Amino acid sequence: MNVQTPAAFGHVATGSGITPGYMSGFGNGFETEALPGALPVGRNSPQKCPYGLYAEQLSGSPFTAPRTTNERSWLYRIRPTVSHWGAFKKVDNGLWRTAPAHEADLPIAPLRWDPIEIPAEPLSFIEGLRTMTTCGDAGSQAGMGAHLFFVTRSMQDEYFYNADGEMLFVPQQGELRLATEFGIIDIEPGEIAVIPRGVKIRVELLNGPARGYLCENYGGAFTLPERGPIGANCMANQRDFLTPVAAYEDRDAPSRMFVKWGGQLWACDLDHSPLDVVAWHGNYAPYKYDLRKYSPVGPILFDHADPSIFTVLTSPSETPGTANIDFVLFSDRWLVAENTFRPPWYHMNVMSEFMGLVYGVYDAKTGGGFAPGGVSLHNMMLPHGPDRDAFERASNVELKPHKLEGTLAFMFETRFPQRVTRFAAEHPAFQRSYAGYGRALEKHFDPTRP
Ligand SMILES: O=C(O)Cc1cc(O)ccc1O
Ligand SMILES: [Fe+2]
Repeated sequence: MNVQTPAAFGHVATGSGITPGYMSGFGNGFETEALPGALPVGRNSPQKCPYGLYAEQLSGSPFTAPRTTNERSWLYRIRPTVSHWGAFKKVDNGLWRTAPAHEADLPIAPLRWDPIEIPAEPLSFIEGLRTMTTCGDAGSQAGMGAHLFFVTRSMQDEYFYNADGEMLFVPQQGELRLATEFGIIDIEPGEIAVIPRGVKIRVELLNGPARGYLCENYGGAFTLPERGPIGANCMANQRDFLTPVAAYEDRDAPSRMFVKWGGQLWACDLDHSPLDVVAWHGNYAPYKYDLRKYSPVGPILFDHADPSIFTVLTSPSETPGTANIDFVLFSDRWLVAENTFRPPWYHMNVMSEFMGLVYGVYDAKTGGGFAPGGVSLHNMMLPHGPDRDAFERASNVELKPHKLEGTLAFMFETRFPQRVTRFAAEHPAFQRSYAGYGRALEKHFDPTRP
């Protein structure tokens, strides 16, 4: 395969392969070329593009979106995407579900799953995807799918793009290479990557097998939350987001192109790699982010703030402050609040909370049962909070400054109630007894002791 990655343009070829190069910033107007002079100067559509390339625009927002949300890129490619197009045939969706998907009862209960073992059989990213919950309606561009992915083999001469949503990868085990039209992204546990709607990828296993969480966002593209009075710094900083430099493949070989479109997987044959973008510019592009670079802000005297202070990325809806999805992080931080019950409070929420754990222990669930690779679902207006162990500890512990260390939990919080899939409802990893964890909480009330 002819992968063009000259060191001068951001990639370093090593003995064992390629070290990806990245550009820093969030939502920038980037420009990058894998061959000198491949980017047209001063215009998007010259009569003839350098090197005989085709110019193609990829629009992530309506043409007329306000400037702050207007997203598009210009790709200079060996063949335009329309030439990848053949007769598409329906492909079995496997265990990938798209909202609306009403295939199991929606229990009125807190739900939780043990980590699901990585299957031994060869599974590409597409074959190994298992949907846990869906909400909203992909056709209305609202809501999300929350999935687990299991990758035990690299895609080979197989490519994929998702027309139904952008994809937020949260790896939990193993390392992946996301070879994209825009360049190469490598991710490991502790990092995330976002592949915008319509961007072609090939998912490879760098160090496997791999397992992780995937949020398929049908709604507004993920962006940084407002910081309000927090000011210009802390939380997720723009400079820590990394977008790949251009890297292209000039490869003619029998290949397959998969597309998820309208909740259905489709595939067609093609005779070359569609990752053939030699240069590109614009602000619609994939990116990665190291969650360990997140600078949490929290209460430094007393009380426990709303988890929205830990928002990494938000997918806005048409209603200000009501997210289609918030991606929220619970990572290493100091707890210093005085005379305070420090873990999450008991609560009921109009939003719906899908949680995962990359590593460590989550401070609301110290009694076991929420393990790395596991999932919990606290749906709209259903009560939840610390388990008995976490409550008793946090109520009695001496309140010295205490550092939560070696922990990385996250939440996909959405305005829509989430429906579980049949796969999730019937899987042996489903914890039937979790729904009753609240009953173990003791009565401490004593009217004689204020
Ligand atoms: O329920 C959860 O564990 C997530 C969560 C954490 C927190 O600190 C406050 C509210 C909340 O929903
Ligand atoms: Fe919660």
